[in-house]
Amino acid sequence: MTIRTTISKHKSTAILLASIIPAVIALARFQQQRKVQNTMAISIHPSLDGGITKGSASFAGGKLRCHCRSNPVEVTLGGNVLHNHACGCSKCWKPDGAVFAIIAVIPKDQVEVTANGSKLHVIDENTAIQRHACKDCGVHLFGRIEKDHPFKGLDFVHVELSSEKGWQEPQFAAFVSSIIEQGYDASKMDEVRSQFKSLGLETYDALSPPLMDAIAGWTAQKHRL
Ligand SMILES: N[C@@H](CCC(=O)N[C@@H](CS)C(=O)NCC(=O)O)C(=O)O
Ligand SMILES: [Zn+2]
Ligand SMILES: [Zn+2]
Repeated sequence: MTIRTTISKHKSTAILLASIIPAVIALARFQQQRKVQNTMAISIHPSLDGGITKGSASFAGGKLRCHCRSNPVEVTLGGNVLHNHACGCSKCWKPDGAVFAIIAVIPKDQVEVTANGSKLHVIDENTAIQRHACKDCGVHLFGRIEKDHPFKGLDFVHVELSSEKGWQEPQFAAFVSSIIEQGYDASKMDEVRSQFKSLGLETYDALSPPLMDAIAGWTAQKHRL
């Protein structure tokens, strides 16, 4: 190999590096920027912040447990849940730091308290949904409707209290504007709604249209009696 060909080889390597290095730097900057944008995203709820995990159609139910380290309250659900959704209302239980609750329904005959039920109490007797919470850790194990109501017969549960996988994934976001009543900055509502949209979830300021229709249909029928 002559000195000339060696120099020319080094030259072409230098030219190649000179063209690649700016591209590598640009890619690193882009990734860093994306990371910053991601960390700036609003934390809606721990089970939604990393994206949605789809449930399984064949899932047959499982156990919910409160947050107590010893003697947790245990509730066994005999099937998968329905209408799982994010709820921004002030009444539904949320884990620490979450802006929304994740709540679903299941027929009450598929709900059984299987351990430490003596730790449960109803947090507010005046609401339609009687929320049964653990006296020690405050977690809501199930909500039950005792009065005449369109959803009587369905219990309200939080599947994040289960370690099993396969529960129906959240389908929509309800009572979104209600987070403002709890002190959420109203100027950030567009961001909150866009974040749900980016997860593929519609947002509503009450329940979803099919559930609102079911409530209205029930009311219409009641008035006809
Ligand atoms: N803006 C109110 C809305 C409360 C509300 O109506 N929550 C809905 C969704 S969970 C409901 O059906 N509540 C009945 C109940 O709590 O018994 C709040 O945030 O407190
Ligand atoms: Zn507890
Ligand atoms: Zn709620």
